[in-house]
Amino acid sequence: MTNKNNNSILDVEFGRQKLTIEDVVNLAEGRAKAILSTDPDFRARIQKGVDFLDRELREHGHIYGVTTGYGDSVLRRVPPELVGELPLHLSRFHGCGLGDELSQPASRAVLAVRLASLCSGYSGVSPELLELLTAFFDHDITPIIPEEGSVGASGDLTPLSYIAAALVGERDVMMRGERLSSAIALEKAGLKPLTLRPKEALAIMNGTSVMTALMCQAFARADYLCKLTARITSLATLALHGNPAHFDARLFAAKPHPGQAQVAANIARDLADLGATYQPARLQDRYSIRCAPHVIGVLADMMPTFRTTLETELNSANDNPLIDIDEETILHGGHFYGGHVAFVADGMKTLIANLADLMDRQLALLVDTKFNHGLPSNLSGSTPERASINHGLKAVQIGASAWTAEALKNTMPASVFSRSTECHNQDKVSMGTIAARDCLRVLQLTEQVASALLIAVRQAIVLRLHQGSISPDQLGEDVTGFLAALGDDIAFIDEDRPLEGTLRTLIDRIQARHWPLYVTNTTDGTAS
Ligand SMILES: N[C@@H](Cc1ccc(O)cc1)C(=O)O
Repeated sequence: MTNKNNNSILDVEFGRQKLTIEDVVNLAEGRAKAILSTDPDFRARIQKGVDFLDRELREHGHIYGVTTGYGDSVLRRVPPELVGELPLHLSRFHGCGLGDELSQPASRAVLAVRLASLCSGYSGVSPELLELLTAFFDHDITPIIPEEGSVGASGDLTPLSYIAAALVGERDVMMRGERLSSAIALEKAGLKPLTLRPKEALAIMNGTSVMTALMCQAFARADYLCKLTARITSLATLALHGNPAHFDARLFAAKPHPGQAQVAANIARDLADLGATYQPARLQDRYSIRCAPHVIGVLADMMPTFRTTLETELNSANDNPLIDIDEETILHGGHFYGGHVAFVADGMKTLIANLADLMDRQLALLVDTKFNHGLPSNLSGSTPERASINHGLKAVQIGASAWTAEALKNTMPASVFSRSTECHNQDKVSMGTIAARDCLRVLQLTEQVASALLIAVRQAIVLRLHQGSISPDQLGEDVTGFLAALGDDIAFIDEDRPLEGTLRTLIDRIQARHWPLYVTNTTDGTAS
């Protein structure tokens, strides 16, 4: 649904079409502008929800979360003179988030995902609320949201309460890089704080938008890491004098998982220039090379399913109760339950950690003279006279093992750790937000492992070129271009030096999806 506007910034129009993961990521990263649809049908639908709720309240006077307490307090009746104060109480008593604060891009992603859900027209919120949320994007206002305290059913109540608070001018926000009280930020932007109507705090908070937003960001990182691990495997194969026949299309036609076959095809293309006279060191390479498509391919094959599930959640009404304006009824259910997102997060983190493990094994082969077929110990590029004091990538490899171990440890599924809570009203919950946070942590650790590998494979191939055991014309155009780009950030290691700065630069590059990788998307088969 993203369109280019005149300034070639992307427009994401809420209320007209379905959002994609890319829309959320573009908004999060400041590459897109949020627009609230002016389509009269959409506006009429939203207004109808508000009018219906008002009428219900006037005529029947009894609506869950409007004239009752919340959750297990449903049996408590709220008298008419206190109904107006109830929403503010909901946002305030949930102001108990702890832990690190979400980054500004993550907070923007949460805003986008909640806005998408509210625009589905089932929440009974006012057009003014949707307009103020949209205006947050225009004025670069992001609520400060602590990331801990959600059980992921009843949605992300506590973290989302920080959006409700920001809309009414309470708690803190970031505005153009400055931390301000929300009241001051709104004033500076010329915006009026919202007075929450009945049900509006519940509508903002009662949903899966934090976990879904985090998983949209995770999806983009996983997609890139999937391709990067394939490219790293190609370079490791070249460096180890591996056998390109392991990636033969005929093999993969015989076990035709499409994502796996695409990964193999990409690696095969990277190795296509080795030439007919090339002699691999072994007939069959160790599994971290030979089975790389089978490891990376599981992620590649699952990504389309992850996308479908996340985009369904993203475009859903994940609130309670839902206002059905066509039938003029109130539907009571449990759509704030984040089970689908929880499972995507738990599944994705396992597959990503497997990439860390694969790369860690490749690095172990590269640095070890027992396995690397003629490369120097720890890939040090020192002269023979100075080899006794040079240790090359020894510590980087130890670091990669530590990051891998931590990534693997974080694969414990969160979705099976349901706790009965809230006086046993929320007696089965998804833990989706914890799963999503784990997934992001595993991604971070795996990106760290990938950055170590990038140093190693580049160093190893430069050493091979120096040795003359591989020639530039055997590398092919894409690989040569990629190695040249790496050379901008990674200097050849002849004498030992601290590599933290290089590792950090490479992690930034990975997270910015800096290098174009493969024309065909390995994860959904579409051109990227
Ligand atoms: N999610 C609950 C509402 C709720 C809101 C806040 C709470 O603290 C607890 C429960 C429901 O829709 O049934």
